[in-house]
Amino acid sequence: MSLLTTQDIVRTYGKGSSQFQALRGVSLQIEQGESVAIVGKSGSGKSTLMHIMALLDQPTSGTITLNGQPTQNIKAKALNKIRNQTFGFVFQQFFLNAKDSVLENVMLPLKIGGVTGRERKAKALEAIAAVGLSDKKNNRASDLSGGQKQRVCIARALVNNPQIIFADEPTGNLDSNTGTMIEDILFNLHQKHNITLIIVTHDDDLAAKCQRQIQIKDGQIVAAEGAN
Ligand SMILES: Nc1ncnc2c1ncn2[C@@H]1O[C@H](COP(=O)(O)OP(=O)(O)OP(=O)(O)O)[C@@H](O)[C@H]1O
Repeated sequence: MSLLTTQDIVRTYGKGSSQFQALRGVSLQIEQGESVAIVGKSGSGKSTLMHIMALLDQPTSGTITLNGQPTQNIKAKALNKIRNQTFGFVFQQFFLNAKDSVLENVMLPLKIGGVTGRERKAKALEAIAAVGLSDKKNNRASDLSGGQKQRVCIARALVNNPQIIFADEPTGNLDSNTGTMIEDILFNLHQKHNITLIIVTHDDDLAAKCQRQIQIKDGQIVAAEGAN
């Protein structure tokens, strides 16, 4: 059983004459523990596909199956829970709560998941240590460098022990040395914890580090290369 399967995904934006098909029948399978890059030109549909795979957006037609379970009829509340427990997210723009501390930011998914105070703190501290930021745990998120902010995001993505980390241009806002450090952290976690990595990127070097590359052009898969 594949971890995540998409079958004939179509995503249409807009209505009438302004209608646009961003995805035009995308079928793919992701196995547990894989690292997969989604690549393609700007506007090809990469982010749209990632959002649909991560159950953040619904396709116009087609199905997504997660751990063998079809997802289209799952109610919003249950879907939130599944997303929170199964996925971690790392975005180019970080999306941290600037005024909150590193610890508070990393604890947030646990708070949403209903984990109690003491366990929340212990798990968050463990995730913060895993990205090498223990000495900054009480800093405000706004007072960190770009690389440190992205490490907080990775800790937040990691804290619920996810099956999949979705990363959308995770190094896009970072200089190349810092970007390489972030990539190393992501791939170490992938190897050590068997976390599936799905990375949307323009960066050929980052894509090449993934076991498989799925190339999207005009909303369709044009090439899938690599181990599978
Ligand atoms: N909310 C929306 N409404 C209308 N069109 C949209 C919307 N979101 C995306 N699109 C269009 O869908 C297409 C695919 O967008 P998407 O963001 O998935 O591309 P992408 O490959 O991730 O691009 P980039 O690399 O620039 O981020 C683009 O032509 C975009 O303009």
